[in-house]
Amino acid sequence: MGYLAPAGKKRSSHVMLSDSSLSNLGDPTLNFPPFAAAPVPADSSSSEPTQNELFETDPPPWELTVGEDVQLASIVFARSPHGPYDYRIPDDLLDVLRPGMRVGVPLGHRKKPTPGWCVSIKTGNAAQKKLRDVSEVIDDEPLCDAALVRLVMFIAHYYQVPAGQVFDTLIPASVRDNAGTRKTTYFRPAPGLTEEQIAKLPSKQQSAMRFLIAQDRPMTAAEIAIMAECTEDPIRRLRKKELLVPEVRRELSQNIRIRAQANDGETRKTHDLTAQQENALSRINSAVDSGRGRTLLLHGVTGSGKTEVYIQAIEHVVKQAGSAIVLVPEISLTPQTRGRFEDRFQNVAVLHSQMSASERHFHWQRIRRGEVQVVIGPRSAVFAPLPNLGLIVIDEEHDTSFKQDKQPRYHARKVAHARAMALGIPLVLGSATPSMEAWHATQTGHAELVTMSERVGNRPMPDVQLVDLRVKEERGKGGAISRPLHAAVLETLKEKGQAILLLNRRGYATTIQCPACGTVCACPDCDMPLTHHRDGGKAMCHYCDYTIPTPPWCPACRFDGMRYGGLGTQRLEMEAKARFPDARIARMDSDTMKRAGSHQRVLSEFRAGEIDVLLGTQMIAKGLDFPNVLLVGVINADSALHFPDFRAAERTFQLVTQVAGRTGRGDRGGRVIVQTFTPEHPAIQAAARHDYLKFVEDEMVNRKKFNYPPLGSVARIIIRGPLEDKTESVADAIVDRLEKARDLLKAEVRILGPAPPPIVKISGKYRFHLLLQATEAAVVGEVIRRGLADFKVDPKEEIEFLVDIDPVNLM
Ligand SMILES: Nc1ncnc2c1ncn2[C@@H]1O[C@H](COP(=O)(O)OP(=O)(O)OP(=O)(O)O)[C@@H](O)[C@H]1O
Ligand SMILES: [Zn+2]
Repeated sequence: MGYLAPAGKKRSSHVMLSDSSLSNLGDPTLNFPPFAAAPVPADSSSSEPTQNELFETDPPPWELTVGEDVQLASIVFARSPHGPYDYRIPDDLLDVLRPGMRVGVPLGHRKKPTPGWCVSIKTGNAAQKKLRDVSEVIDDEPLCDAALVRLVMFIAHYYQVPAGQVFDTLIPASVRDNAGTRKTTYFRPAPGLTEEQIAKLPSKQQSAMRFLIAQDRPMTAAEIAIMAECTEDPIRRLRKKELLVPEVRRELSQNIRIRAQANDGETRKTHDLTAQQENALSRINSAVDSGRGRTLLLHGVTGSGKTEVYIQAIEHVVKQAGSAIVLVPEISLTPQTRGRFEDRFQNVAVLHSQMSASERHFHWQRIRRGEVQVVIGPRSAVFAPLPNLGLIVIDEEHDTSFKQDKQPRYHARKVAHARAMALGIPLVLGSATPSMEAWHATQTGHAELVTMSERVGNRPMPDVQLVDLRVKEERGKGGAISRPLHAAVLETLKEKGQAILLLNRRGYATTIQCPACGTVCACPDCDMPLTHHRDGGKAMCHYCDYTIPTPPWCPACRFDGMRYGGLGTQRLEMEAKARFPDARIARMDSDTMKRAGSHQRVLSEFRAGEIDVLLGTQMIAKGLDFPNVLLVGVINADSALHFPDFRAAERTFQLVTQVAGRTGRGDRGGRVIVQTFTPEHPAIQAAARHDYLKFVEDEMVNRKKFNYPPLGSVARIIIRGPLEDKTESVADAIVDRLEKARDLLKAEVRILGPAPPPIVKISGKYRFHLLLQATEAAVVGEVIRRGLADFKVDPKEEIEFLVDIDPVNLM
């Protein structure tokens, strides 16, 4: 395998193959001292001043009262320096400040208080340290309860990111900024106000006051003015005399729109569960009732009715006044998924990326007040502040979108696991194609396996036919659609069925090449070939969005007649339209789905039978449940197979199995045609036979050879900078430090690299990466923590390094 060759450098490496296995789901306990190891700011190359340097050296006056115990708050910051630093809590804030609130504190020589998060409060001796006071408390209520504060500290430690940044991820910006709300001042009559006092007031003031008293509720100045038919001036005067008591409330602005959520027209009913569903449900329910933190893997084949099981399990939780989180991949947050939950629960909050800041804030507040029973959303919904959380479900748990690809690079499964175990509630992972990590957990006692091997309604799994694209008679006369697939589409159309065609690449052509001199149009910033998009004749970089008009002639030799190679969904659409002129064809990929609501519209049309052939990228591969789909065609099953990534086979198996599962979901059966250049590949063979167990068995052997996850743990460090040689020498320096740390710790960790990753340049920055590997995640983590503890890069060189624990993307 060796996708990351040690780059021609001789590096000592301790390869360790051991039988002891490790659950990548991690340590179920969160019992570590919150600050045992202050997290290394993984992406900051600037130096961190120590607490002493940051503070003035003159002892503050109160320090002279030697030895007194005081209350101290530990504060962390999203920006460097990240803390935690201790501050004294002044007496007037003692009853106010709690962990999970934001504060303003003096930091260094900054004039204004710096905002930070309070993570803990403790009793300390103020005299020993030069401590300054918390200047202000920003929030009225903690934005995170104690359990969420602990979760933040866990994420900060495990993923090696500053806790302040984790808080900022956990609490959406819209909540921090109070989006869609405004402060309004209400007035009440001063307590103890007598009739005598009122009678002495000037008449305008008097009538204003009487109206307010008669209403018997706090009112704004504007309201009083309207009712008492006066200006606001008398009210101002009353306030000055302190006969009115102001009260500031934060309220939702009146005219923000909280959009109603539409479904796609599926007609719903509850179902009598199949025996396998019953069994799965009772296993989950008894986990809920056990009151312990447990992980269950629900391995249910496509169409086995997993959603119905989740719904009934959540109903069980809700009956006991609990609530639940359901995480789904962003693209399967379809109207259908929402609709199924919204129909069965009174209060569902659907969190998705197209929400406005005010909507996000509105839902967050509802959730925190306990008004919501079920939260559905993509990975960030794992942080939803439900007060009585009783169950977390991750649907399609194998999906890579559960890992965040920017700092903090957390995996929602890991975070959900930590949260569930800390609360003593079950975590249910559901998939037809479980990740190797989840599967391994069932084999090592970290998760309980629940299997649903059959589809509902005794429906058979669809037949899968492999088309060998190496054989000319099969392939047909050029184009993307082979002879057998062409015939099958025609047959499907004749039977008034629908077809889905999967091609996992958007655009028209994936290379633009000069046939005369061989030049390939590439992105100047990323060095990757540009993709030709027919709409508007654009050549685009899919890594950085660099876009130019597609050159009509070769930029190098001026030859007129650039060739378009490689196939994208736009070209497939053209071909399909030409071959099936009578069919109604729609394309679904991130180019056509840019506008809000387009996803829903296409899916409703497809459900209504107004579209015959739906083609697109992996967006159409997941979760869709349309009974009239009689045919699924996979245009090129190998597209992800030869990626330099140890998960390439797993991804291929998952994609083919998932898309194949979109058919045969009604009474009319269904079939699948998979076009491939390597029909003998074990992943494709296993997918064709719907044989997950065979796939994991084979794949586990491959992982074992190199101790790749889930048998071992991997971390990746990316170093990027504007100059190639400088960047590489920083990478070398990092490796040296890691090796020293490893030897010091006597840790058995393999360090590979530095090497240029498959994408050597992104947005004008050169990249190098290195991998660390060991059997235990904790060991890898500690080597990095130690190795990079005080590592600094000259800020002038603009070189960054970032740590990615349990990476899912190795490009
Ligand atoms: N007990 C049942 N009897 C009849 N139909 C059912 C039953 N349970 C679920 N269904 C229906 O079966 C279909 C498939 O269910 P669902 O979409 O939950 O499958 P799934 O396991 O999530 O599949 P996939 O992994 O392919 O998304 C749905 O239309 C659902 O309404
Ligand atoms: Zn680019």
